[in-house]
Amino acid sequence: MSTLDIKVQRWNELSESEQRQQLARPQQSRSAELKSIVTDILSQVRNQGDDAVIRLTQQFDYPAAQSLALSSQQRAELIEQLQPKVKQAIDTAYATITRFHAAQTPQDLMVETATGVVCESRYAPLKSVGLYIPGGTATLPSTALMLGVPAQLAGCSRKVLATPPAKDGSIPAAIAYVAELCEIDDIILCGGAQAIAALAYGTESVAPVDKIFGPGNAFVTEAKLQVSQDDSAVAIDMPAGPSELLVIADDTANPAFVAADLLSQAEHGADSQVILLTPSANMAERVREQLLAQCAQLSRKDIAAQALANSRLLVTTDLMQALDVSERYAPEHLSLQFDNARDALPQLTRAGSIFVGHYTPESGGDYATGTNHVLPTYGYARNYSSLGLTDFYRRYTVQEATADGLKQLADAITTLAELEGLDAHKRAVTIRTEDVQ
Ligand SMILES: NC(=O)c1ccc[n+]([C@@H]2O[C@H](COP(=O)([O-])OP(=O)(O)OC[C@H]3O[C@@H](n4cnc5c(N)ncnc54)[C@H](O)[C@@H]3O)[C@@H](O)[C@H]2O)c1
Ligand SMILES: N[C@H](CO)Cc1c[nH]c[nH+]1
Ligand SMILES: [Zn+2]
Repeated sequence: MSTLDIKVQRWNELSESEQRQQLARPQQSRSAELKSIVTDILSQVRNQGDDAVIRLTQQFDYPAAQSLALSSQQRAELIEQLQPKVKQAIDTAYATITRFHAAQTPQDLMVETATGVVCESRYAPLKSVGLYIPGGTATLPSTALMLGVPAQLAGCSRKVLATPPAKDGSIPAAIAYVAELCEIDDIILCGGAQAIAALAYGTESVAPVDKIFGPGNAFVTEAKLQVSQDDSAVAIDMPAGPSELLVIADDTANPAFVAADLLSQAEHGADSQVILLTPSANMAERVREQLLAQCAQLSRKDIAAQALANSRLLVTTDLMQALDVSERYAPEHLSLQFDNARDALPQLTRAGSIFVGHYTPESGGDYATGTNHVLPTYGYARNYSSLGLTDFYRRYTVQEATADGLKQLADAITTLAELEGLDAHKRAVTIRTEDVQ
């Protein structure tokens, strides 16, 4: 770890282009090569169905793969193996996540917009959803909870979970247990772009879904973006890629806590990015020392060290400037480690999820505070929402007018139709109002 070189830099001493560079995400996103690899995988699955998915699973994940589905007997056998302590932890997380998401149940509404005219906003659960659970470098049963719980609460009638098998074909018992708790209908053992293609287009053994949810690596994210733009008419939740954490800390923070949090996201993958913004040069130096010391103790120290190479320790003039820089970066996770941190919330609206105060570690939200850990990355916290219950519904509208109600609006509608030169639009109104006494 002695070779790990993390520099502390002063924000105000950087030129504009250096500042931009500091806030750039690691080279991961839509390179031409990545796009073409994914396009090729999607077309293989579209043309050859299960055969292509199995072949690609053999290539990337499980060399002896022969089929995609996990049978209900295999699911039950896996659940049998689950350790009681793990089952208990999952039950606790299932309860908190359920509590927070159930409170988000959307309400239909009806408004009389003019006398005799009512408009409604209604919600219907999506009929079939695909839930992608990453399984490349770490298996993530917690992500199965984050997707399974809202899909279950919304009442989506078909829920398909896709996750890549390990080299020996296995998946964690914990994922099977979460699938059971959340009433997942089918588990398919495949990952990457081929899993996204199977969910979007369907194969002999997987019927296509209406919307695909879940985070993943660059192949998964690119595949989601491509299928959402082609003619498959499948929707996606958001671009949720490599993990990011931005911590804002002042001298009231504990540098060991800050470093532990930064490392908790750095260990996700070499392409994760973690950033510290602090008005205190002394705090930046102490966090740097802690990062070196704590990183060396991690089982995934090599991965975390690679991520730290994309990481930044930036000294700002004051806390206000740190808040401004965070708004510019729009992190997936934002941790506020300074006293009275709650007071800063009104100025911070561009983050996937915010962790307030010294005793709210980011990993709490990853597992069990109750919030959803599927969050926009790559700066999409500027315009994408964090995953919630309403993402598992479609909102649509209804309107109904009485004969008198239509008469009330007839002038407005016919005038606007004339303005747009659309005679048939106008006639659809006048043909009715001319009959009204
Ligand atoms: N933003 C969020 O909400 C959130 C939540 C959890 C995890 N994550 C992120 O999800 C990611 C998970 O990534 P992962 O790799 O561990 O698992 P993954 O399941 O996303 O990817 C594994 C798959 O990638 C495919 N793949 C690997 N190498 C390939 C290649 N050379 N060509 C084509 N396909 C290839 C394989 O099909 C494999 O099944 C991490 O970056 C983690 O930070 C994000
Ligand atoms: N931090 C990840 C979201 O970016 C989610 C996760 C799953 N397990 C642990 N962490
Ligand atoms: Zn995490």
